Amino acid sequence: MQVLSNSVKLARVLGTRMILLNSNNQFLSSLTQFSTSPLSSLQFQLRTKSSSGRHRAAIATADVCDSNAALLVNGDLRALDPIFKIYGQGLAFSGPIVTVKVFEDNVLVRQLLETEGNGRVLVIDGGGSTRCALVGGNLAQWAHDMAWAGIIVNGCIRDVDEINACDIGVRALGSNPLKSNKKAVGEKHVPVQIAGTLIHDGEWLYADSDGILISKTQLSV
Ligand SMILES: O=C([O-])CC(=O)C(=O)O
Ligand SMILES: [Mg+2]
Repeated sequence: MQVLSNSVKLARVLGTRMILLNSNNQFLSSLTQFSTSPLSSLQFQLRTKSSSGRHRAAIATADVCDSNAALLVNGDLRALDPIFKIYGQGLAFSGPIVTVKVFEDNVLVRQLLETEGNGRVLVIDGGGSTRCALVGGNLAQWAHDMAWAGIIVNGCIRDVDEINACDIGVRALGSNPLKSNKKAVGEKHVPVQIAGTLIHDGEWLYADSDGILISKTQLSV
């Protein structure tokens, strides 16, 4: 970790990105390098600003795995199968999980994203259906504005360009321009089985460019 000033530290370089932390190791912003010359705070362009309450992963999933081998063995820490594509500006995020189980219907998803996120991550089990989109640009913007840390979709999204411009972390199986049903069928806060892993409401999720981890408890490295 590199100290840039009394109050700002450079926490981690993710390809051409880095994360700035304050003196309490809390997320300040992520920055994108616009020069190929060696690292300098002046060579990074301010890219995003966090909303209060949103957690961003300042710890890498690989480091979490290396530091918590026993939890991997006993199943309290699990890695999702690598079936998700990365969308949105939030390349790394973490937070307590809220689950919702739906099938080709996104009314419950909208209901949840219109409530305060407080840095939580919405895990949507769409049954793996790729026949329509459960999240689009409007819902992603709601999620951002309501301070959700990220959205995992076991299903599809749409409005990909809008979502990629939004400061929110989104993972999904792919995209489909078709909208979903609006019948409000589904269940909130139930256990869901996604990407080979059983996930419970209230567990913790850590996502970055390497993958997605589910943990029974909040972790550090
Ligand atoms: O309306 C929907 O079903 C999803 C959508 O396009 C959006 O959130 O913008
Ligand atoms: Mg839309």
